[in-house]
Amino acid sequence: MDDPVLLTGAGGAVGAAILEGLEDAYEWKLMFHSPPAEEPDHEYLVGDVSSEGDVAAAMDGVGAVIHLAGDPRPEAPWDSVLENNIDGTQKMYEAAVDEGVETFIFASSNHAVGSFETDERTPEMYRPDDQYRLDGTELPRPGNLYGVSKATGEVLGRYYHDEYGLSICNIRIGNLTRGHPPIDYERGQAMWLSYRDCAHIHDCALQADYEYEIVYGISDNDRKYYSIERAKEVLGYEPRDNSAHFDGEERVAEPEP
Ligand SMILES: NC(=O)C1=CN([C@@H]2O[C@H](COP(=O)(O)OP(=O)(O)OC[C@H]3O[C@@H](n4cnc5c(N)ncnc54)[C@H](O)[C@@H]3O)[C@@H](O)[C@H]2O)C=CC1
Ligand SMILES: O=C1O[C@H](COP(=O)(O)O)[C@@H](O)[C@H](O)[C@H]1O
Repeated sequence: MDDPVLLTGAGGAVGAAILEGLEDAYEWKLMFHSPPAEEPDHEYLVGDVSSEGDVAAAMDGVGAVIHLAGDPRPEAPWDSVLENNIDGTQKMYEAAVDEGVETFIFASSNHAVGSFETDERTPEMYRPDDQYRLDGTELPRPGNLYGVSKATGEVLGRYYHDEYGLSICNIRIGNLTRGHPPIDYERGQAMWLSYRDCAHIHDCALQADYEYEIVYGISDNDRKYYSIERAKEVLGYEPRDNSAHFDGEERVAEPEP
């Protein structure tokens, strides 16, 4: 990837994981919602993804996009997800087409499929011996309006791929937590995504060849109910972490080399 990579939502948690892991791997163009506390080492701008002008300025000169900006709250109200997540993502896609961007990576979410976690399946589906798996071929089944906005982002990508030929990877991110998996939270341990695996899967999505993909972004957790086979096969994803290797905050086992 010779052209700069635009990273929206650069000031957030996922943005931090990506930049910590891939700081020197790409020429970054960062988009913040409000001025960063410290001067970044990369080109950056401050703007809102629901503003056409801000988005056009952000997209200028980039060859690929990692689009993270949005309201990440599972309980976010409709007005907010409509503006920040749905309208913002559509504006990002429109500007990407105008700029001739080749690769667009969209931060989708486990909440796009949250309603597969029925009373009948839980909590068993969060446990290592349970064989239930979602693999990305299932239809979305959101359990909240935030999840609806993420499913809509995936469908917007389908349209912009089919009409305009962008390579699009939707990463249904699980639960990103720094240092160790969530504690006393089986669901969160099943969908844990470590910081280094988060950076790695985004690196893979920037490097791989694909058309339109939906993959799950989780570490290689024993408890998983999301398959990571598609991410491995299409992106070359090789996660290094596993929530089963932790006892609370302590790492008690290393992954196989
Ligand atoms: N952290 C996680 O475990 C997961 C995150 N995601 C998705 O990943 C993305 C990033 O999430 P986090 O980093 O955790 O959230 P965050 O809240 O830490 O970062 C989001 C960033 O987007 C910015 N932003 C919000 N609305 C904006 C707008 N209208 N224009 C420009 N910037 C705007 C915020 O200022 C913030 O810096 C979100 O789209 C979220 O839905 C999905 C699944 C799990
Ligand atoms: O999409 C998201 O998912 C994670 C995990 O969901 P949770 O309901 O188990 O907390 C969430 O932490 C994050 O804020 C959200 O954007």
